[in-house]
Amino acid sequence: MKIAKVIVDVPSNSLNKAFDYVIPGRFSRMVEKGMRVVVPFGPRKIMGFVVEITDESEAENVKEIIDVLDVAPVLTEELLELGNWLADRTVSLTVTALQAMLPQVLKSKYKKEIVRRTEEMLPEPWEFLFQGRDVIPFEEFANSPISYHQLQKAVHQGDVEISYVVKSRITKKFVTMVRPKRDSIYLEEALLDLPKNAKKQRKIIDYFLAHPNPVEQNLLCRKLDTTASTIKNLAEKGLIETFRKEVFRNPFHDEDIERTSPLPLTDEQKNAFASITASIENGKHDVFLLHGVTGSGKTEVYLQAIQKVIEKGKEAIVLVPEISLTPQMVRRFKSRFGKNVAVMHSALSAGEKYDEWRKIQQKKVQVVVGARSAIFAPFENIGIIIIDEEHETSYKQEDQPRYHARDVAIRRGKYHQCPVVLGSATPSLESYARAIKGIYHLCELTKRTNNQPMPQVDIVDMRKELHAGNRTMFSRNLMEKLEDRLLKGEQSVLLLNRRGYSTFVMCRECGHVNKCPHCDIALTYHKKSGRLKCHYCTFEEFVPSVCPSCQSSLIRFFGTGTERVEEALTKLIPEARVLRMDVDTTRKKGAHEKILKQFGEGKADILLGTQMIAKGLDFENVTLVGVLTADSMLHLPDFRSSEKTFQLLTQVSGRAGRHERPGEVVVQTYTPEHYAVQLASEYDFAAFFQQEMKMRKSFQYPPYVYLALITISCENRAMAIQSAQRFAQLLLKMVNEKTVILGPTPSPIPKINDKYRYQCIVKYKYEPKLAHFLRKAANQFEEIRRKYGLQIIIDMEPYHLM
Ligand SMILES: Nc1ncnc2c1ncn2[C@@H]1O[C@H](COP(=O)(O)OP(=O)(O)OP(=O)(O)O)[C@@H](O)[C@H]1O
Ligand SMILES: [Zn+2]
Ligand SMILES: [Zn+2]
Repeated sequence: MKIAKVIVDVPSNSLNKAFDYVIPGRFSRMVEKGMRVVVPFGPRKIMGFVVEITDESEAENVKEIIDVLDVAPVLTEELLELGNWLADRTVSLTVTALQAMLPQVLKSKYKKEIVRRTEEMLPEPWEFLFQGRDVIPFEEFANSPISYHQLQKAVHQGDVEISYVVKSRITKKFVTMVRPKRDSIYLEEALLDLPKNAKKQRKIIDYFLAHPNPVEQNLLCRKLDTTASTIKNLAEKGLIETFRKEVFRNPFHDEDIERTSPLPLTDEQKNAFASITASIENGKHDVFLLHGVTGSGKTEVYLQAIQKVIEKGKEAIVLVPEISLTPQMVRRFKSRFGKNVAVMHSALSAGEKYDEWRKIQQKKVQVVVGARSAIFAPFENIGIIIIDEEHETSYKQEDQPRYHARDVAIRRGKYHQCPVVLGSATPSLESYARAIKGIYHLCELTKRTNNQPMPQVDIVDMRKELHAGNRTMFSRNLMEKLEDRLLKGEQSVLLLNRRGYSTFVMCRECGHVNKCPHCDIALTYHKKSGRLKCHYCTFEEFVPSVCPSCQSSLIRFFGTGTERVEEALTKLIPEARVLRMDVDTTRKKGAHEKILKQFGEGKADILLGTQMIAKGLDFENVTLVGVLTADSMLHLPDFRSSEKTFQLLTQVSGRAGRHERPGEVVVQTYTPEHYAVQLASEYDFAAFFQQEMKMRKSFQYPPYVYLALITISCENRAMAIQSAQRFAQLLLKMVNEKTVILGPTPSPIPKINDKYRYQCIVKYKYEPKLAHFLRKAANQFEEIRRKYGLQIIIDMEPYHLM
């Protein structure tokens, strides 16, 4: 008897282990490790992953597998093992970790149903509900007058049963193909037998005599100006036949991408390339930090290293941040490696993502370029892993499992004995510190490939502008330069950093700010609806006409949105053609691409946008970059705010002067003396690193220590506080004496969705079993969780202390 050990999809800490199931005879040859199966679990049918197959089981009453969902494993041995590691490290459920590695369509979806269990007459309302059927969708019950209590009773008496049907969401796309059924001699004869007036049928036979390969039916119809029914006629005569073929969707329209060849490398590039290649050749796991100024040709180094890997018959994973996964970036990889590239990012539909994933699984490609989750690409012979813009916080997943792609990359790099390359113009302090210590190999690219100097940065003190009587959001310096570019026919990029900003409503008389009654954060004004909305829950209200606190009618909107900047800009320079790129204008699929394409084609003079324009853009005609408010990020309650400001200013400055003409940058700020602003304007990463490390040391922040954030939330406030206190006490007993536990304190957002939130922060230098301790402590609260809906969120090395 064969037994499968299955990790089941139930969201419970106490069930976070593999369960035994018998593999029934009819499935005996089908079930393999890494496949998804459907198994009975209590009264339910649920999805699970087979993680092991053995010959015996110690459990009693072992049930049988009901169904097998895959024909080939969806998770490799390596990924199964990685899932365990990931779950341990992030304190999450194994099943959650395994699901994180798969495309959306392969994640289970259940249909909840109510099944009739007895032939006997049921109470009236039930009979009315079933209306002669044996199974009804759960929603029908929910909309009926039968109460939940009655349902419980009926289940208890064995009258009905609740079942969960796993719905497989796999959608494959098929096309109809046509091919000749007989050889050409036969076809030629048949041609003679066809009636004279069967012109269309003749055309088709002629076509296949010239091109005997299968062709897509639609294409054939278009080419020969014929129809499906003509094809059907010929098929009935036995001359040709149609068949269905599975196709991969091609959302990139990449048939027309021109191929590029490797560029001769600069000396600096050569050095970096040589070190990385040595590691590839020797099959050695090294981590490289490729620190190169913007425009120094990091991407070219990646491309040539990947070329080496492909030549060795191995595979490459390239991670780029979601927002820089622009068509420009994708194009650079496709134009070098053609169809050998799969692309994975969130703008693709679920079906498209699944297709790209299968190209990897079926070994149809050797390169994947994608956002964070592409790190789980099911390659089995990886030769290099590259993380571009390694400092980007989007590499950390903010949801279970809360992993960092960099850690996963290094883990996989060790397994495959291949190099991991971290690239950035502004490395994270964590990575740079490791490079300086010699844990990573540091490769530096200090010059731009065009040998142009870095763009000159002017810092403008906006306080002085105000004193000089300029009340607009554009300094005189910036206006002059914008107008100058307009005259010369050159382009400008304007960054409005909205992170930390919102359009909120404040009373000028008493300073009252309208806040969400459920979440305790300022409501955001939405111009279109004229309403105030909460960004954490669904609460919204009309803008009050008088202040709720002092009855004054002097209510004002604060903060600046891109829309208002655009309005102001077009008033000041009416002749400028402005393109706006922010969450509002890019919501539609493909909108992002369209705006960039328009800008690239010179259809606008100014591109105005949020963070999403700061990265990866490479436009020949851009010679001016303006930053409207450098400060907005500087004053966030976050120990990384200086680092983030430095990174953003450096990145956006790097968009100017990337080609022949030199670039200029204007940075507007209310705190021109701040070291992050100053040093970014001098492109002095090393000095910034020194200064910032001093701060981190004196306040004991990463990378000098590690952090773990525990957030405990509950509708019952007392229960939340008590639990947080108890959690801290439990933990304190387990950790070593050097480890510090801060809190519990109310979270920076003390209430979300009517749940009170408290947090503890663990600061530690060496605590190898911390994840285990945290899980152990959290497990003590299972009962309170069930009774009061208490929630405990554990975030190892968090990016947001919210
Ligand atoms: N060896 C080379 N010779 C000539 N041109 C090069 C070379 N390497 C790269 N380039 C070109 O220089 C420009 C900048 O290179 P690339 O985009 O690779 O830099 P990067 O460091 O990745 O930039 P960023 O970090 O700013 O996105 C590109 O237009 C690229 O085609
Ligand atoms: Zn007021
Ligand atoms: Zn709210």
